[in-house]
Amino acid sequence: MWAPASSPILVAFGLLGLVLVWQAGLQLHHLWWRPRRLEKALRAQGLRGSSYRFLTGDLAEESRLRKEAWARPMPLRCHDIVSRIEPFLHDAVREHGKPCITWFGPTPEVNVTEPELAKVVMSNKFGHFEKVRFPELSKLVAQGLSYHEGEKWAKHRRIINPAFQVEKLKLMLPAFSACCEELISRWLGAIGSDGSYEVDCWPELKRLTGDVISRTAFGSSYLEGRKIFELQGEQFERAMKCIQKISIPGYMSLPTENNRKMHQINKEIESILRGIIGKRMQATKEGESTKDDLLGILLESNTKHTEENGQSSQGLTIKDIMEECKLFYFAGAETTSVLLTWTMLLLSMHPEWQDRAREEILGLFGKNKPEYDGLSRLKIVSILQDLIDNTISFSRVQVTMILYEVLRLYPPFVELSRKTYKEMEIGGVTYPAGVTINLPVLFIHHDPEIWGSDVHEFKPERFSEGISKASKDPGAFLPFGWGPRICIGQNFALLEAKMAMCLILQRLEFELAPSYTHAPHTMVTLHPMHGAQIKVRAI
Ligand code: HEM
Repeated sequence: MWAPASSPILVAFGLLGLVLVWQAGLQLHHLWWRPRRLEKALRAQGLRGSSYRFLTGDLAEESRLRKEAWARPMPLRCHDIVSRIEPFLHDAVREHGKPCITWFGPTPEVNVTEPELAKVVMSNKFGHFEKVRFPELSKLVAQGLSYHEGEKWAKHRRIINPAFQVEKLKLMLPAFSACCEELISRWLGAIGSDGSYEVDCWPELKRLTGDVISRTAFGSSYLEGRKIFELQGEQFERAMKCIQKISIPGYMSLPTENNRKMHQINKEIESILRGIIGKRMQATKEGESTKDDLLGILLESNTKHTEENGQSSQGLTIKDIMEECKLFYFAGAETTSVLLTWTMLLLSMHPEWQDRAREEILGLFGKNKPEYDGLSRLKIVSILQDLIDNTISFSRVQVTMILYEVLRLYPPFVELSRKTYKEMEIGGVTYPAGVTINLPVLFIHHDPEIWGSDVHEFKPERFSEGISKASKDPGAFLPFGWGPRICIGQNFALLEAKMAMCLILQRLEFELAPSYTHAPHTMVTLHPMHGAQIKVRAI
């Protein structure tokens, strides 16, 4: 008598079975047939590389090689870091030639190491490529960072562009110098009876670059901005703890303690931002808004855009503006602190360049006291403005050359990537949809065929005639990317780095501390694995 009652159950089981078979089919397609099909299509056109290994691709081997390489420190002053940072790719390129195929799990990656081809890939606006920018990480850390594609990205970029124009950035010089002075005073105050202070400058410089964004983005709401930076730092640490697990579908929604805390932090960040933006919009209504910080300029540009187009939909929403503000910290603070950290380390390793840069700066600014009075302060700012203008036209200023050489040897992002979303041809190869094109910036920056046999040496003078003449290929210098999605903050970063180095070199000399171990590694950005310990002395 159980048969009629059980038939709905049987139907349910049948349906469940069908769903499971369908899901298994999808997975099999995603993890086996698709990668095999893509591999066949690429190999048929003469591309070589590693063969697909079920599920993990090259990830396990890559991680094993990296672990081995990172277990050993490098000799001091050795900048030949490619085989340490990307050991798997290094071996793959040697074995299979350029460009070669590797596997990020079930996704094939074609590593394009020729600058010309890399530029073709990056020049494409959004006709053929999706941008692959740590999507999992952004899900985790920022929960809503503006990593948009297509038209939405173009609209955001149109509106935030004015905030990064050189004319506007010049207004931010006092904020830059105030933050640098705070750092230098702290270091000077910590100098002990032996006349020196040993400091791990990386966390210090991270704080500096975070402070710079807080001041330049939020002006008088600077202290609230600082709180956002601290919260984002905690968010980032938590994200890094579970980065391996986030490929599990739905993992982010699980009520783990870490997930709950991250959600709470995100809410706190958004509530502070909403407060700052709300206050500012109110002030604008009352006619008292400031237009010399990033938020002010962004709001002004947003209003203008909305009015010009006569439709409010053309502007950004408060949520969009909040995302942009979060992105400034995420994209701007870590990267610039890494640039400054390597600059401090490289000038410690190569003191002759430290002396040359200091000589130049003292020649330009003299030995001004830390508390500049009005006049000398003006002088410093105006000379710095000349420096900036020169930077834009690639001047021969030593500090500029040094910063470029640091960015060449230790680019904060060692690779950039794009993904084809439809079939397309680059450099005579037809790529099917679903292939990642990896642009290994570090490889390009360390290629002896492009930069010469002294490629691994710290030689800022190679930039003495500007970027385009520094190598055989004028497009081989890519720390900020290229094309329409080039870093929006590159002038901001160079200006800030220049200001910081000028003020530091004026007042301090520095050398490597005995505890420093030369061990570059990557955790999103390229930075020193065991800190950046230096000894500073007052001049
Ligand atoms: C040394 C410092 C910096 C380096 C090396 C750097 C590098 C980069 C790179 C490589 C990209 C991606 C390009 C691509 O995928 O094609 C990028 C994008 C971006 N950067 Fe920077 N960056 C730095 C500083 C900054 C600063 C200070 C800010 C802002 C305050 C900033 C804001 C951005 C934004 C908003 C994007 C996204 C642009 C878009 O997709 O339209 N960056 N940066």
